Amino acid sequence: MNTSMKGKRGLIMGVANDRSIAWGIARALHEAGAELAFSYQGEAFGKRLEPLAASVGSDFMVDVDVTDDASLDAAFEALGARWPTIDFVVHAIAFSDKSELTGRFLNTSRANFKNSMDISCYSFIEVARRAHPLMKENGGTLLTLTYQGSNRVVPSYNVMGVAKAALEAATRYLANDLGPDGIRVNAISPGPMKTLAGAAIGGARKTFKHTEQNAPLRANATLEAIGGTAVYLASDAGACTSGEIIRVDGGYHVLGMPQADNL
Ligand SMILES: NC(=O)c1ccc[n+]([C@@H]2O[C@H](COP(=O)([O-])OP(=O)(O)OC[C@H]3O[C@@H](n4cnc5c(N)ncnc54)[C@H](O)[C@@H]3O)[C@@H](O)[C@H]2O)c1
Repeated sequence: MNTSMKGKRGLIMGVANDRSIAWGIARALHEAGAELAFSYQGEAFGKRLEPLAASVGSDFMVDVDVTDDASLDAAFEALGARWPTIDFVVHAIAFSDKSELTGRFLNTSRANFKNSMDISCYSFIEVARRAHPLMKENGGTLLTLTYQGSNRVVPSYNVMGVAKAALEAATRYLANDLGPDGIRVNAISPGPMKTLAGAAIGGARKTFKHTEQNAPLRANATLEAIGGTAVYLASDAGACTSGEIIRVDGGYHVLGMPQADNL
């Protein structure tokens, strides 16, 4: 099985700090030999990213707000100017107003619905369209991050569940559109992680503890395990996998009810 990423290069979007899922993926891709570029959202995140990027040998950072087409255009122009082709893009970006990540889904506002869908789902399509010209010669991999709140009700996940369901459907449609050019499109679905975005969801601590106590492996996901899955998907080892949602959740998704000890 060839999991080497030597000679492959690509863009990591969504590192906010060293707990970010995107950072776990970046580290694993770097260890496998990949060359990395990073995008960050605004100056403050840029400052935090700089030493992290340097630690994996990268000085290639671009400021991208995915709701701003011009910043996306500029980022992919810069990418194309530096590298004529790329092999992967990791899209680890999501947002919803924190005030709606608690309480009843019924109260979702139109404004937050639109914004959550735009940032957490539509942006992946915008990214894929811009990555396509840089990948179509040699093929490549597009990766996004989802969560099982897409197909099961997870209290407080609310509008993010709808956005993730749309993102998973977009993953399948993009996989079909881009497959003829050798571009694979997949999503990783980790269990709950202690990140900035994760902490915004109501009851995050309880959810973390609950999955740790009940998942078949009695463990939550780790950045290393998510990173390893990303390496599999981005490397030649994953050559025939596309349109897939791969769970990295200690097996939690197979449960019909909590473990007997925890009832
Ligand atoms: N933390 C979890 O429990 C968990 C579980 C499953 C899936 N995920 C998903 O993983 C992905 C990464 O999240 P994370 O948990 O690592 O949290 P994180 O807070 O570290 O990363 C979220 C990133 O999204 C970026 N972002 C938000 N709005 C943006 C915008 N308009 N333009 C550009 N970037 C923007 C932030 O800057 C940040 O870097 C998200 O898609 C999230 O839904 C998280």
